Amino acid sequence: MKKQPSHIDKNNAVISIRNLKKSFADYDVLRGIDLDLYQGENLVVLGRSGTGKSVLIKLVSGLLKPDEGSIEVLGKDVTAISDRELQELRIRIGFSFQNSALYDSMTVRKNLEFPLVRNRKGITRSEINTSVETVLDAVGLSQTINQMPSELSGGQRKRIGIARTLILNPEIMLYDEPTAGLDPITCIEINELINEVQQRFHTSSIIITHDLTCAKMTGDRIAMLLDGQFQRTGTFEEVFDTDDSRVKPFYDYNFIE
Ligand SMILES: Nc1ncnc2c1ncn2[C@@H]1O[C@H](COP(=O)(O)OP(=O)(O)OP(=O)(O)O)[C@@H](O)[C@H]1O
Repeated sequence: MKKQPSHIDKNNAVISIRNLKKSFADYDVLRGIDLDLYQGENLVVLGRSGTGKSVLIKLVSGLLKPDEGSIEVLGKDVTAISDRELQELRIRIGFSFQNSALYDSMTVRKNLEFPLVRNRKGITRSEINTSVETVLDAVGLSQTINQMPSELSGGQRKRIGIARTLILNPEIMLYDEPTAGLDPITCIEINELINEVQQRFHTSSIIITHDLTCAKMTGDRIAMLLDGQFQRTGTFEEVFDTDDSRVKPFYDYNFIE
């Protein structure tokens, strides 16, 4: 399915990163990163293993502190806010991480209810039911409501994980390797879901991947992390229209439809 036109507000950066630096011992992972994520945008961060993509996500979500630089998320400086403010901010961000596993002992319904009950004090039973039904419909899995996670395929579990994130109506989605470990057809379905989420929930997203089909299908803009900095940023075609020997192999060894 072709990606629908995105409604991006370039005057409104929901994430704004300036001169971000992070080292571990004597390894400089991020060496001065500048990046804006605009309202409504799907931004793909591409990079080889070990280039610092996960470190970047951890810095944005306040799980790591930078050595230098600033990170503003939804107008808050995450390097300077209190733990309580950080917690409140995190509720406005949906994390779709590889390890965001479902609770195996709970049905799909209970898995989806969990974040609501925990974070929305005073929510009524009928509001919970409506929210669960809405997100399950959004990920196309209404029929699984009473199933256990063990009865679902890998792709279905990934979808339910995304639904569980969507149930709190996040303004920003962070997808870490959304297609890792899935077969090619399921990968394409997840890419389509990422685009549907963007349209239906008006989210702004960072999608971390080294899957170029994912990058091409979902990204309004691609930022390529090389040697600790974003060396190339633009549309998919712009990023790969180069003879740069650090970029070309990345393209050549991926299968593009
Ligand atoms: N807490 C930490 N302490 C020490 N080194 C770390 C820590 N976290 C990350 N690193 C190092 O920083 C580098 C970047 O790691 P990161 O996990 O961000 O890579 P990545 O680009 O996400 O890779 P992959 O695609 O394989 O997930 C790696 O060399 C890693 O060993």
